[in-house]
Amino acid sequence: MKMDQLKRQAAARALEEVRDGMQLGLGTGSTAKHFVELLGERVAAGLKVIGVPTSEATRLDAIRCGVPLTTLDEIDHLDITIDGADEIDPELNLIKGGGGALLREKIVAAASDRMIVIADDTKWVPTLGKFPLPIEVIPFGLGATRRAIEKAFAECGVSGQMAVRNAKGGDKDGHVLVTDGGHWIVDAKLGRIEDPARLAKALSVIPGVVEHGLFIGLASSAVLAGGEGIRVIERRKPKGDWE
Ligand SMILES: O=C(CO)[C@H](O)[C@H](O)COP(=O)(O)O
Repeated sequence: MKMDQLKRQAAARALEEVRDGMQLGLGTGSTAKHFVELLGERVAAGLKVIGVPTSEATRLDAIRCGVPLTTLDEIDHLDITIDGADEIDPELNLIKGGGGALLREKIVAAASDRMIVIADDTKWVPTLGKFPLPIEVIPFGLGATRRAIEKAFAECGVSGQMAVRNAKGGDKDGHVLVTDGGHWIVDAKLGRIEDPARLAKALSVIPGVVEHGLFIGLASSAVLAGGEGIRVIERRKPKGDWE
């Protein structure tokens, strides 16, 4: 089965969790886009929900699909966020940010009672780190921020090359990618992250780091679609418990 069909299957399974009246976080990426499209079909059939998009791209998709939108300033919580991931480990720790939306994705996931991660099963890994870790940074003082990141890596027993991400496609091709928040992204090729919670904490205290793509203790469940069917994996520890 084609990868894109698997992504759509995972999205369809997550949609079964959505009830009338829910306030939803809408993720970013090709898998989340399937979810928004399927949700739009249900809205057209009468389902009453409201969504908070995690990127400008998702905002435009939701408008195209007829999904009503709001903001985190207008509502006080979200019931479920449904989003993709670049890697998922057995503790349901994630690497996210391949699509450059990690900052809004993390704000929205943290404001949600539950986060359901949807993915094809190639995203399931025993240990995070093969996918380069996205770190959203302020362009000012980038040299100092990079040195601080390297120090944090060394303290956490990881190392690897870092590169500022370029935009792909269109007239921005080859230029530095600017995120929805006006920042840049540094991708770090670490290979293996033995202690993602420790690394997450070490990165979070660096002044020039706005956010990083390690999502620790945020995902409640993962819906993985593969050739053998769909697997739903529930997180064992309560949300926010990441010691
Ligand atoms: O974190 C993300 C965007 O910032 C995406 O969820 C992640 O990159 C997965 O994308 P896709 O569903 O296209 O594989």
